[in-house]
Amino acid sequence: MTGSDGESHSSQRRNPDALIRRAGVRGDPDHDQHFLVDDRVLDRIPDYLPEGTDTGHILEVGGGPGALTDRLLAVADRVTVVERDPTFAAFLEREFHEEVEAGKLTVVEGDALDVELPEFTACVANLPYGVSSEITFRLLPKKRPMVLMFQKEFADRMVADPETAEYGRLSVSTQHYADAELVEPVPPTAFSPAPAVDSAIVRLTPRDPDYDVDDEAFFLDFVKAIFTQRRKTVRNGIRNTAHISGLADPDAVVDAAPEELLRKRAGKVTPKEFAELAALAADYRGGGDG
Ligand SMILES: C[S@@+](CC[C@H](N)C(=O)[O-])C[C@H]1O[C@@H](n2cnc3c(N)ncnc32)[C@H](O)[C@@H]1O
Repeated sequence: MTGSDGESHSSQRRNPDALIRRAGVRGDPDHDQHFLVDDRVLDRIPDYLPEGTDTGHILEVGGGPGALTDRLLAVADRVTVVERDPTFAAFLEREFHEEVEAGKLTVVEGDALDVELPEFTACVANLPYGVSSEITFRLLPKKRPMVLMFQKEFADRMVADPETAEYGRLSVSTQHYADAELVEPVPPTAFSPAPAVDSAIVRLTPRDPDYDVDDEAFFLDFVKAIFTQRRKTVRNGIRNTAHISGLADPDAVVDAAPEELLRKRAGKVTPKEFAELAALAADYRGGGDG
């Protein structure tokens, strides 16, 4: 089912344009509804899951008219799709009634930021871009393999390495949970209606980071604080952002930190170095006993 040949491709799966016609409603850009209509992209998406992924129960966020749902049903034992729009949730129930009756598909009508998520073994989705960050950071701590479509500019920042223009808080916080790879750029023409921006598919393979953090929430707040001052040295970043990181005694952190790190700007600090600094800083938190 790869279909990367480019020409004379004919998908064995449901036709995305026909699904939109049967749903009887077009995607509304004001509700993050840009539906994938390129069969070749749709057919490739499940193949991007890391090798050996348990496809026992795939979660999809934002099913729309179901073209991706259909591809996921072909590879998974079970699929749960969360869809906020009642019209599309009802359409998915109708269109896939056989799979729903067989217990293979569960349609949850609701907001992916609020609903109780089921236990899932992997997640594959063409995300609503307006809430892609919130949804992704709800999912990443679950440590499951994921293949997600994002706005390309956002994807570039997720996968960025230190010392690149795109490297920032989003890169460090994403890569804290998973290896992040941009596996395919996707042009606006692959969607209906076409979004104004380019898109990209990102593979997220969960793994432990190559550093230890005792307090994940503090580490992530500390990284966020330092990147608000990305043009400043880490020394000044620590001093200027105590209100964000919650440090009671930023000068004490500066005194304790290695000079070599203090002289760098945030964009050159690796995740491991951030963890080192956060471990030092954790001793000087507000209300702490350091
Ligand atoms: C970009 S479309 C993708 C639709 C379909 N999976 C596809 O690939 O063509 C995003 C879908 O997410 C739904 N959606 C938007 N915000 C949502 C939210 N907060 N929770 C769940 N679904 C949401 C939209 O109604 C829309 O169907």
